[in-house]
Amino acid sequence: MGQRWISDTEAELGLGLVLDVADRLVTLSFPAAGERRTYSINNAPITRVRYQKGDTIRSADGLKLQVTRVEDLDGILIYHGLDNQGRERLLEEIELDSFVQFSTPADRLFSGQVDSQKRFDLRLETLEQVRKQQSSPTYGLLGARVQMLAHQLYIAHEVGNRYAPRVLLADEVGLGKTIEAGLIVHQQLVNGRASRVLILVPDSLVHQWLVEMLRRFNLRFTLLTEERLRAEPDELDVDEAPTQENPFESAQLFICPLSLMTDHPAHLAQALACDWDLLLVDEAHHLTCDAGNESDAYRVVAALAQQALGLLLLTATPEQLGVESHFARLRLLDPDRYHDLAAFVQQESDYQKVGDLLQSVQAGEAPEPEQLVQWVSPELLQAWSTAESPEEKSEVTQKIIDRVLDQHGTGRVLFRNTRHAVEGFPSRILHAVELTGDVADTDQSDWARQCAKVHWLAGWLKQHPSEKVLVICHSANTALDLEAHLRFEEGFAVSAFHEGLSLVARDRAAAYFADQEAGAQALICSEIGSEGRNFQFASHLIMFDLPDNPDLLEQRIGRLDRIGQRRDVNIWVPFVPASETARLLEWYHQGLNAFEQVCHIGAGVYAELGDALRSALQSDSSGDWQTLLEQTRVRAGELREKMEQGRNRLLEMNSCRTEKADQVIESLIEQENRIELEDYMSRVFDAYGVDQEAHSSVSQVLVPSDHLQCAHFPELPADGVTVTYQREMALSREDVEFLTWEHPMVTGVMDMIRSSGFGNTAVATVKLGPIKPGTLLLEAVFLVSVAAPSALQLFRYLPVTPLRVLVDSQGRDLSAVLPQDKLQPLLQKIPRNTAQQIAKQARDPIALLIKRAEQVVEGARTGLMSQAVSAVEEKLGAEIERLQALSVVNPAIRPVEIERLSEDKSLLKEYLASASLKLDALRVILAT
Ligand SMILES: Nc1ncnc2c1ncn2[C@@H]1O[C@H](COP(=O)(O)OP(=O)(O)OP(=O)(O)O)[C@@H](O)[C@H]1O
Repeated sequence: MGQRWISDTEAELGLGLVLDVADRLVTLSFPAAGERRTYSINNAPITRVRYQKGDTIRSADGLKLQVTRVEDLDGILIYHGLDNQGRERLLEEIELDSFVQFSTPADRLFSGQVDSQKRFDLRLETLEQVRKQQSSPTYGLLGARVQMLAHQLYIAHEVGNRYAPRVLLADEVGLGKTIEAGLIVHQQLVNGRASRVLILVPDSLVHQWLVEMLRRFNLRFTLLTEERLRAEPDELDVDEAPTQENPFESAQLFICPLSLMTDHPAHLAQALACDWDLLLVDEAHHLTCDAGNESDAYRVVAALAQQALGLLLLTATPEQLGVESHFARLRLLDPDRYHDLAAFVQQESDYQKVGDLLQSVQAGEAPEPEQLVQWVSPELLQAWSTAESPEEKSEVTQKIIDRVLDQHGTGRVLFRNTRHAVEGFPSRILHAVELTGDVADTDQSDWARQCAKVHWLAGWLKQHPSEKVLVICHSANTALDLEAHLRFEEGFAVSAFHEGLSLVARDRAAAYFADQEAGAQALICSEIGSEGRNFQFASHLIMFDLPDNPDLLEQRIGRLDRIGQRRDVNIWVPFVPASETARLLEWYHQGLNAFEQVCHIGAGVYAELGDALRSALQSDSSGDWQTLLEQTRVRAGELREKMEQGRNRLLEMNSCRTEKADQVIESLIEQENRIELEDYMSRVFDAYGVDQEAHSSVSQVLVPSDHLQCAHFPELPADGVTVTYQREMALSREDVEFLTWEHPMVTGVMDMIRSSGFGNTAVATVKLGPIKPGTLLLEAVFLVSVAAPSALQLFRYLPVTPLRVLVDSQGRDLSAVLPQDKLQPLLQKIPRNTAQQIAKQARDPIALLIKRAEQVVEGARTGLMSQAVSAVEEKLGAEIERLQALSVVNPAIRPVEIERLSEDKSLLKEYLASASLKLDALRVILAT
């Protein structure tokens, strides 16, 4: 007891003190870290600290001594030495300062902490893997538990790499805007572009978002709702709010219901008092601005959007409620660019011509040079007409299309994928069910008992006992009455889902519906209750009544017609002949074809004919009705044609450029490399004492063993976790962790290895003809270290790059003659205490070899640094030039982006100039 030892695996604990030795166990206290560890004596990963003559040591009281002699008194070391004034002093080891770090390789080696060859190699491999990941063009996109879908990955890659992206994600319902947004956020967080993120969603979606972010992206958001904050001082004065404790300062990533901001100015003030790198607003069509009247939601988001650097707005129906609101939302993204509504409308109509033009280029028709000259250089046009082979032609065609798209206004700001472009979606089938009997007025009490629609619904449930069905009605009251009737009077397993339920109750209802075995057969939703929800496990939708506008109709169908829907979507609409519902059904179906096809033109037609529709629904004249129906058909046809030809195509093309998307997927597949990951992690688990057991052919159970070599293994709960490396398995089993190179367990353990002394020293012997026995060699690995802010993303130009050198005692540089892959198989292990002896006895020659290695590595460092500087010049320079050129013709390029890139470029060069070398690991090799 009283001896000083250090942990081999947790050097950061500082100097340990033996407290107790009993029953083959040893207990150490680590005063610097305030921790205690008990190890089994047989395999304790600890090393005795024994300073040598010449070392400088320090006591806990701050006394510094240069050691002149070491005495061993009954197992306790007494250090004799000289203090600052040259006086002789004594220091017992128990008095040594515990705040001592032995994590540098030389310190560890000389204090006898010699690692195994395996650990040394694992450390080098870790560095290499980090380099590979950081150099991948898709760094940050790999870790999500999602299918690799081209249209999503294209957008994520395009936007996630930008500085402070400000975009409107407007894919059609159910195409995965949440996934796209999650990928962008994940990428921005992983690559250091963002660290503080605020997500605002409708009240009903907060839990779904929270779960989606965790389950799909391993991102732990903090949920702030009114209920949660009620525990905080309630009546905050708006002016005082920022000075009080601000809940938005307590973490980095937040999800809040938008109502928290609209209903509580104090909380808005708190949010405004913080910096945000990214603000994300889901279901952004609620942010309306009509005839200059901004809704509360709009005002709130406008204020936050000014504060936040990046802004992602998500909506499936961007033009719902008219072009003015659409334009106003674009203005949130870029106020400088979108200030003139009339000019915007004019520009939109010009897109039609551009769309036509691109369509003909794509079809291989020779474009008229004068048509394209404003977009494309004469050289490119020339190349188009002289291209001979089909490959050459298609390459030039793609270039022309890319050039035009690059310069197209909204293309950089707005992304909209459609089902038409994405493919693989099921069909939608309308079942219009003619009822006999009367439909009761839902305002009457007890209406459900007398209503023909309810009778039909009950019959449907009876006939389809094994089908899950989503029933949507307009109001929450109707949903509630219906639920009560079906449940209590008819005995069906149904549940209601509406805005009147608390969020937890809504999630519970959704989960009850989703439960395949014992769940509800029907979920009865009100209109807004189901917005954004994922119910694609059901393939039947009953519209108990019809919504009053086409966007709501699309939202309803979108609950089922989503990615992951495997069957055709059946839409049931019960109606009584000659009723208002019958007419509305006719209008949607015959007029707009809004049930069986995604209806892009619905909002447009409704904006023009909505008033006429409302009065025709009331009118007794069938002539009026037929006229309106015909008008609707004609207008729908015109708008459809107009959209088909122009803007739609342009946006579609820009929302997923196939060639680039394919490159992203290729890069991801290469980056994923799951066999290598599995092999690497399996060795890491062995090294740290994590037990691995097969769970299935593609999954394993990981459990911390009794000999776990660290206090906390990242993301490993005490009772273990099941993991898979296979994406398909991860998609079908959400309870299983999906390990990728970007999973926090993997990145966490890599960080742990890199930031600790794990494997940074080794001693081996080698038999090599040309090298005389007794010769000492040193294999040293250096890293270039630059302390730069993470937002600069220095790793893109200078990824973690191990620089390895091999020198011998004659000062020769053998790095190239004996590269690592050649040397490694020749090395022989030696017992640990022999290794410790060698390290101690050869301390002076090793120190000289380290100096020599530092000289030798200088050459490699210079090369690496000039590579990094040219990478900055090339990549950023090219990007700046591209944006500058484009900004002349495309006003959607924000000047701030270009300014920021230029600033980054000079800052990066400054930081690179201050780079220094750090010795990361060393292996001493003795020729025998
Ligand atoms: N790449 C993917 N891999 C696996 N599942 C996906 C993928 N993309 C989307 N999904 C699933 O498809 C459904 C629709 O996705 P999401 O909710 O992101 O769509 P959305 O466009 O936001 O829908 P809405 O317009 O209704 O808000 C969700 O259940 C989502 O989990």
